[in-house]
Amino acid sequence: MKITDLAGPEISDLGNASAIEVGGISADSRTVNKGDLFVAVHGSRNDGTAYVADAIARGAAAVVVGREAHVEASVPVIAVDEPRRFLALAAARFFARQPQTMVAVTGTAGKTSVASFTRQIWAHAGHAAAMIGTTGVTAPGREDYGSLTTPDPVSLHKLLAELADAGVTHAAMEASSHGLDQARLDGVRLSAAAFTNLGRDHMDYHPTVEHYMAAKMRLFDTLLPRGAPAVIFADDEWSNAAIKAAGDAGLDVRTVGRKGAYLTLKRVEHFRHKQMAEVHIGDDIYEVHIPLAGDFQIANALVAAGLAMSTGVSAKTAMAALGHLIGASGRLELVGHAKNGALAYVDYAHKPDALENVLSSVRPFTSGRVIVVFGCGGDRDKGKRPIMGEIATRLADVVIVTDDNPRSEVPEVIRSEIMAAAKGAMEIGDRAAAIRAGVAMLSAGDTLIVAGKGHEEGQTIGSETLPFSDHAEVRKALEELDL
Ligand SMILES: CC(=O)N[C@H]1[C@@H](OP(=O)(O)OP(=O)(O)OC[C@H]2O[C@@H](n3ccc(=O)[nH]c3=O)[C@H](O)[C@@H]2O)O[C@H](CO)[C@@H](O)[C@@H]1O[C@H](C)C(=O)N[C@@H](C)C(=O)N[C@H](CCC(=O)O)C(=O)O
Ligand SMILES: Nc1ncnc2c1ncn2[C@@H]1O[C@H](COP(=O)(O)OP(=O)(O)OP(=O)(O)O)[C@@H](O)[C@H]1O
Ligand SMILES: N[C@H](CCC[C@H](N)C(=O)O)C(=O)O
Ligand SMILES: [Mg+2]
Repeated sequence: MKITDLAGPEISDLGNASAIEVGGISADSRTVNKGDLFVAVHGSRNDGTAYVADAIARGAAAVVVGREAHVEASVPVIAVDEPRRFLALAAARFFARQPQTMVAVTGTAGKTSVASFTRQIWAHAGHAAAMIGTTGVTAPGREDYGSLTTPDPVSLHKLLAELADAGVTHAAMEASSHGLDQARLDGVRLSAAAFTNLGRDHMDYHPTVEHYMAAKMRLFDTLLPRGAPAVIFADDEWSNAAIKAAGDAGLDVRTVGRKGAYLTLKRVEHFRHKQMAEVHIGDDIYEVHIPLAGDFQIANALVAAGLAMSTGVSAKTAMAALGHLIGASGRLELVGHAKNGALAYVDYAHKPDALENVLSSVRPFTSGRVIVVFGCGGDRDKGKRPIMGEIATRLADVVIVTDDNPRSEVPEVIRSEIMAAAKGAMEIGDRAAAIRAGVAMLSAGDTLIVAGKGHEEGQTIGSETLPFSDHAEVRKALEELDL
């Protein structure tokens, strides 16, 4: 493809580069092939301009840099205002195809669940539908394990083209705050978008909570075309701010939840593994039996229904589909139970609000004790550690603090930062041993929550990732302890 076509109308000063044919596009010099366009982006650790020479040595036909960069190169150099945005738009033009109908969901918690539920509702309505997010890619005949929540633009658009070629017409994706801030999805054509909630997370990356919220709001104020539907969960502390941002951006605001006007939640009845929600839509009343535990899943189901209805699914079909939802892997997932009936769940709560939600969600159907096993990731927001320690001790009866991807940090130090605010908690570093201890305690009426890793299949210690699964460890302990 010619650079002029890749750059699009917004870049006019291409100079001697315009006629160059590029065979590919990359922001990582290590993956540059002969004839590629290399885009140097400023990262959190490295400045891409430092790798221009490496990219050229590997055969880059031209390079794109930020305007402030001073780069001497033997191939044409194009200066742009925002290299990351350029990368996203150029990747979209290069791969050129995406599923016709795409939606994105942002929020601190619930993105994976909403993306998964939206895919399931579309599938129920007869569409060839996909989801892209933390758990990977799910599409008809395709199941890939994930790495990033929002993939980098080059992988993303390559994937979208593959999905479109495979006949996928509908795709729901997660928009992480990192992804939005780094313009990873700026080239995606969105039909609708959604916001779930805002809580504490990623304070290692965002200087303030306002910066974090502003990153999330890029989805509404920059990415979604004017007039497009913005589905907003109405019952969160940050809902009004999201409603205002979407309204100011000229979007068609559709609120869902107890305070919602588009989908109004009137009543909820909890059962052990399911719940009934009464939902009012216009003049119609639906009684929906959602086969999942946890209040938060009702919120996620309503946001997903809002997205599906905003992309052409009828209210009746969407509400019927909610009766068949399957939870995303590792999101308050019932993994097993002891012979005495005590329940063992795996959940992905790895931030304060999520932990608070999941522990309060199981309380109504737990007649005995709530037992929680959890830890905090290394090289991630340190401030959340004592907060999660406090929440766990306040809401659970037994707390076991363990390791969760210590990465480059010293595991004992991470645990001690949690323990500092977790009075009476037990500390068992080895995650398998911690899970086993939690399972061994299960008496009739108890509920065990193993939180933090959800669908993950590894434990990262240092730079090594060892195979590890909370699901497998829970099952193994139940079996070996013959409970
Ligand atoms: C903090 C962060 O978001 N990092 C992502 C970011 O890397 P970075 O900005 O740190 O990149 P960098 O290492 O400073 O390098 C700058 C540039 O130089 C390039 N480079 C570097 C070395 C070299 O030899 N040659 C070269 O060209 C790099 O490819 C990069 O383009 O851009 C990279 C390429 O897209 C990502 O792989 C990387 O994700 C890392 C692995 C990561 O862990 N990200 C997490 C924090 C993340 O993004 N999480 C979110 C949210 C999860 C949630 O919601 O909880 C997600 O969407 O997954
Ligand atoms: N709507 C919600 N409100 C509060 N907590 C929630 C909500 N949905 C999910 N959670 C909690 O957050 C955990 C992660 O859920 P999910 O994977 O759907 O969110 P996410 O936004 O994709 O998270 P991540 O950013 O880590 O990928 C769940 O296991 C549950 O503990
Ligand atoms: N996407 C999140 C996942 C965290 C999951 C938890 N198990 C941890 O390692 O902290 C992150 O990279 O911050
Ligand atoms: Mg996710």
